[in-house]
Amino acid sequence: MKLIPVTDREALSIRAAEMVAEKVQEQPDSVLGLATGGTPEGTYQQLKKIYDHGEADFSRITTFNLDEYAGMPKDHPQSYHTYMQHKVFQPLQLKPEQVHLPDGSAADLEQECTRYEKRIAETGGIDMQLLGLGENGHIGFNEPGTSFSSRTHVVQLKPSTREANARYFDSIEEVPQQAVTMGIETITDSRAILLLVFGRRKKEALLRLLEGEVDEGFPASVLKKHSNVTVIADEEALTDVSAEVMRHFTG
Ligand SMILES: N[C@@H]1[C@@H](O)[C@H](O)[C@@H](COP(=O)(O)O)O[C@@H]1O
Repeated sequence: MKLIPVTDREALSIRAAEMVAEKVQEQPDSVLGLATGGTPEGTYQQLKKIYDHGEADFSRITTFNLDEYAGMPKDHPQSYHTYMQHKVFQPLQLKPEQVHLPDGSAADLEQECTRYEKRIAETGGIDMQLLGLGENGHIGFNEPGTSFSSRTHVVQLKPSTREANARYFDSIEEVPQQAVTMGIETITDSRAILLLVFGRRKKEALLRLLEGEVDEGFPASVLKKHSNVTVIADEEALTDVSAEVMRHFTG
């Protein structure tokens, strides 16, 4: 696990976008795993700038999203489908056949999980997976206690996760109870992982990731067993990380 400390959210977004653009430049048909939430928004804005300056060609990439709320119509304002259309697919002019999200509105969610896994396998797997970090250490919607060998599955969202995401809804009651998420092993099968962490809200989770044990009680800790993980974190998120731990992960 390699740590890249940056000053703030903007520097993180610029650096992350540069790394994604470099990957696509070196491999135009890259399969990218994409995240939602507040963390990657700046990265997507920077990718739009890179694209508008003609410095990257995204016409041959394939994308898979980590997760989607269940029991929500695709065009709901707070669905991840809507988030991705507005923040990534339209700005980068990606075609429908290039992009994939779990269908949280599917009648048979278990069948949808199987379909999603099959589709990922058909494309040869994910070359680079973008991740945010949940405050309780969740990655995607894999909550604490999720098996490290889990594949795409339906999850019951924990109250803390629903509360953390309620800021995007009019009320907590509107936040779905379930979601469809790539499993932890689906994520760790990616050939490269880019974990983005900024802000004071994530400092405890980042400290636990860097200094804690590998344990299913903290899903993100699985990343310490992966051979190609880069963590980009800003000063606020790194507040409590000791100089010794910084040296260990940046050396
Ligand atoms: N399902 C998403 C995750 O993919 C995201 O990484 C996490 C952090 O969100 P944010 O980036 O808004 O802090 O929360 C949500 O639960």
